Amino acid sequence: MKIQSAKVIVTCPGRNFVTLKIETDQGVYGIGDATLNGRELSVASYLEDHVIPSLIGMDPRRIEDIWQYLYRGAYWRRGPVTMRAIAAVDMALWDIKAKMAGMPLYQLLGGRSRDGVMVYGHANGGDIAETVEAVGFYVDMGYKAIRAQTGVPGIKDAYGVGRGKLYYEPADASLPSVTGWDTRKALNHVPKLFEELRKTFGFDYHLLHDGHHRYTPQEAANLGKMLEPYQLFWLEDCTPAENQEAFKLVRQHTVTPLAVGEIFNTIWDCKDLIQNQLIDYIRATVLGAGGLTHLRRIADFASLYQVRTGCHGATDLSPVTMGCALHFDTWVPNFGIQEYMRHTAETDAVFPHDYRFEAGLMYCGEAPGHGVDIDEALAARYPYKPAYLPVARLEDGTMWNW
Ligand SMILES: O=C(O)[C@@H](O)[C@H](O)[C@H](O)CO
Ligand SMILES: [Mg+2]
Repeated sequence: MKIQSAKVIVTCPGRNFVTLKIETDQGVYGIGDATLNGRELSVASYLEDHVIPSLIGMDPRRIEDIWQYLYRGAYWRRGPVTMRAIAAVDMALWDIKAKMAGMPLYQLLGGRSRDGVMVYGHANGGDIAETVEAVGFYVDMGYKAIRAQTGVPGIKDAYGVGRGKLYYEPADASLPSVTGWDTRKALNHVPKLFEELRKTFGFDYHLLHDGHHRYTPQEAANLGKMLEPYQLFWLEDCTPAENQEAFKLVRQHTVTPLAVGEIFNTIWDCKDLIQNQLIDYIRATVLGAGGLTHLRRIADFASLYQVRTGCHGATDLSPVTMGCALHFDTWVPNFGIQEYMRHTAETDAVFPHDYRFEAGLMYCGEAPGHGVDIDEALAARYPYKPAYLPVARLEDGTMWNW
């Protein structure tokens, strides 16, 4: 069996998505996600110019060997562009193997550990009242876990707090927009949101919060401590994690559970955090961290230290990643939670899939493979548009951590 051809499809049915399709000489094909928000075309080039030529003629069943070939063979290890390109190939190869076996992907990974996987949605608001309303909206839809973010008085256009929107709408722009930030104002305000949410909805729902890497370790420790009465499921990215040791300070001061890892590429980014038990949830995902082959290694390592998974699932990952993540979550023994931001109807149409949401849980399908395809004719109707995540600047113009 041989890889006969492979191609990259770039489409923008709401957000930009980069998709890899690998075709074999036996008519079976596999699909992988290669999207890197704001740097999409660099991964497309990495695949088209450097990876695809080396894949032609290889045996697609040798998933592990191809992973090692792309990772070690490049000489330049790690990094978001390289690891997303590898992830795309890996997803497509697992898709091919599962289709050939006539099995849904989770069966190949080791079979079912649970019926459905708990997901959390994003409730955003310009102020506390709006966020409370948005949380209510998710409660009504049946969610058991909700991430809550609110605008902060005095901070201009804080990130990710657009008025109770179900879908994230990126600005269509050739340059990133500028948002504001002020740590003191945020620290004074965020605990009030959770006080209000617990008063309104009680303690039967899981509440989560994302700090978007914006606090120093000392400030993050302070926030975690102030949030303790509200019993969060987790506080995410409370401080930048390039220096994994920084989490020791946070950990010493608060029992609020900590989650990190949506921007991690490999096990090396989370090794110290996991083995020193400085976090409770690892957010590495199939796309970000080199595919199922590598994510499985991270999860197994994490299980030794009681760290659970919490895969990234924002809408800048395509439904292909969501499909793979749901098969992974269905199998992985140390599952914690799965993020689920809803894609637009246009995106769902471009990527036909068999996963579904019901009563706060998601279910992967039983079709052979990972269950997500791409409608190439429809994809061609939505050409790439430059779009970026915003940057954050302080009132005096200083660039802030993102
Ligand atoms: O936890 C989240 O879903 C966010 O941090 C997003 O991943 C980020 O805005 C990039 O899309
Ligand atoms: Mg996040």
